[in-house]
Amino acid sequence: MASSISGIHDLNPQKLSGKAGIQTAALTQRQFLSFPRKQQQQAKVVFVAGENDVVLQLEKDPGRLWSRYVEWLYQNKEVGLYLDVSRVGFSESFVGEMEGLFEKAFEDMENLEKGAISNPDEGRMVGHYWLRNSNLAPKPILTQQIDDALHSILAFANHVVSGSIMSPSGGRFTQILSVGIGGSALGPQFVAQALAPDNPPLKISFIDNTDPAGIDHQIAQLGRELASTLVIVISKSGGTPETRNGLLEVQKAFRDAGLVFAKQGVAITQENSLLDNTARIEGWLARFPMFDWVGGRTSEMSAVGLLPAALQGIDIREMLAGAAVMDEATRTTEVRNNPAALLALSWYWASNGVGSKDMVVLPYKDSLLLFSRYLQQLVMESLGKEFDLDGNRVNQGLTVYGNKGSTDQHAYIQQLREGVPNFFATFIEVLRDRPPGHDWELEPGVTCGDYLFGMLHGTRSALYNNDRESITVTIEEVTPRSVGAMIALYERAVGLYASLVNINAYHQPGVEAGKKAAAEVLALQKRVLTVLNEASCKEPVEPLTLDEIADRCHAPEDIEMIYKIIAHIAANDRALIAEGHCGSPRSIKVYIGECNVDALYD
Ligand SMILES: O=P(O)(O)OC[C@H]1O[C@](O)(CO)[C@@H](O)[C@@H]1O
Repeated sequence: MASSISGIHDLNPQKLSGKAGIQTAALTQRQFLSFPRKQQQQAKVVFVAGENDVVLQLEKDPGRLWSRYVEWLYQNKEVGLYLDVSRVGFSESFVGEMEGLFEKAFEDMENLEKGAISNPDEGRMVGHYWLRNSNLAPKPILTQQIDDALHSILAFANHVVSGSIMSPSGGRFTQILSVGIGGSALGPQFVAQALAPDNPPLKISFIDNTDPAGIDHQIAQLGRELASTLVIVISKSGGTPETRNGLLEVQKAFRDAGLVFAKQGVAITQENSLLDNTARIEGWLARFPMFDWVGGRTSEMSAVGLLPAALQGIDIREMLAGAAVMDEATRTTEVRNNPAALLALSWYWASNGVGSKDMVVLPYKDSLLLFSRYLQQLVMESLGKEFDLDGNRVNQGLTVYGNKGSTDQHAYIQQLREGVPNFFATFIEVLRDRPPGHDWELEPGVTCGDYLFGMLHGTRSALYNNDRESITVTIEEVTPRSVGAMIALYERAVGLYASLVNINAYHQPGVEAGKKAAAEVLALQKRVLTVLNEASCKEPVEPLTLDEIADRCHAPEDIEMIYKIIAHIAANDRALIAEGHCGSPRSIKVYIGECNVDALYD
């Protein structure tokens, strides 16, 4: 565990043998004190072995740091990606200690790719890697399904973009409205922002919540173009409430505008799900499959991500190719040569394998803004688990947040540099500033992009000089290939890390608790309305206190929730009337203006 340098003053001169690596030296107090003062200040105690021994990091020495940079730098020429972990302070001995765990992680990954039930709780295979190389799928039928799906995605997108599939009004489709949440939204949102051309054949917008005002806003923005909007409803399960609500709201907007939704609706979901059956029975324009063995958060290279991308004119074959190259590169069992393993190693080191530090993701490129949000689900839904695979309570996880640089330098980087040292950073650097031929010098010898570059490296150094570790992922350009590769890189890193800490990365039992509680709130609301309706239909009307409502609902323990339900309904111009002061709940008496609410709420 890292501690401050002031913690070594009582150490006796005694050398640790075999612990010194290039960046890490075993020293005695005397040896340490013989270093120049500046170096003493910069050094960090990273390991205290007993009360007499101490291992210090000396990586602030520029020569050693450069050696470390060169020694650990990973490059993938095929996708133009570099990974620098030199600013993470793991020692050689730590890498050695991790060997056994990595052997196991590589074995787990190999089995996963061969079709093992790697998601034991749900009894599922985990096959997102097959999506970019269908020959790896463990059964020919799966290879066939992947190839067929890709073929139909490309064909449909071509037809829509070329105008051979037209909107019912006779013109081309001009807009996509994507309805989905979580893994059924975050990948498409990230990729759209990263890769869609300035004037795509179809522009995309998203409904990714059950917020009525947010939905209204998206529909209002489409305006008359609703008639030329392709609505893609994405849900693996086909039963997610937020997505269902989004669909119902959009269908109502179509009815109000005199349009026939089915002629513009596309479903991406598992075969025979509620959504699939609805789309089939209602005769929607098209349906595309989501496979049981692809999880929502790793579904960007399935129809979920590929269809919207292709419709925006993004080269999806290149995305797949970039991911396939990275998949291959991350199959090697040599940690130093495997960028996903290097990430997992760095995460493990930085967070002590228990998520003790947060991962701050800072892409220095506006188009990659949503990468941190995308990674938030990929990492946190995968790694944030209460129990390990042996049933021990471990409360694992790795917190991810961040937006973009240099914007964030003017927001929270003050705290990162000087405040609580509870994080490590990941810089995403893009070498190409602009398409060729557009650059100019806004002051002699300096472009706008040089500033962005300077800001990134300045922040990286400033953090490091204050003992804040960082990883830097560099890509040459933001292209379908490099974006595909980055997605694949992080998918694999998460999978390997999950094995290192012995958890199931592919289920999400914790999400169910929130969904169940939400369903209970809605069930309670129905009971409250029934009770109020009965009282309000009496002659004369019988206004009820909160206690009386809770009592008649047989739910005295839920009185606070009943108060919130009533306050919410009353705030929304519904038939319910609450008299008294909302600030003093006991004063409230409630009744319903008209006693015909049964029909409305049953
Ligand atoms: O695609 P679906 O089934 O609508 O699920 C959406 C999201 O909801 C979650 O299941 C969490 O509730 C995510 O894992 C998933 O990506």
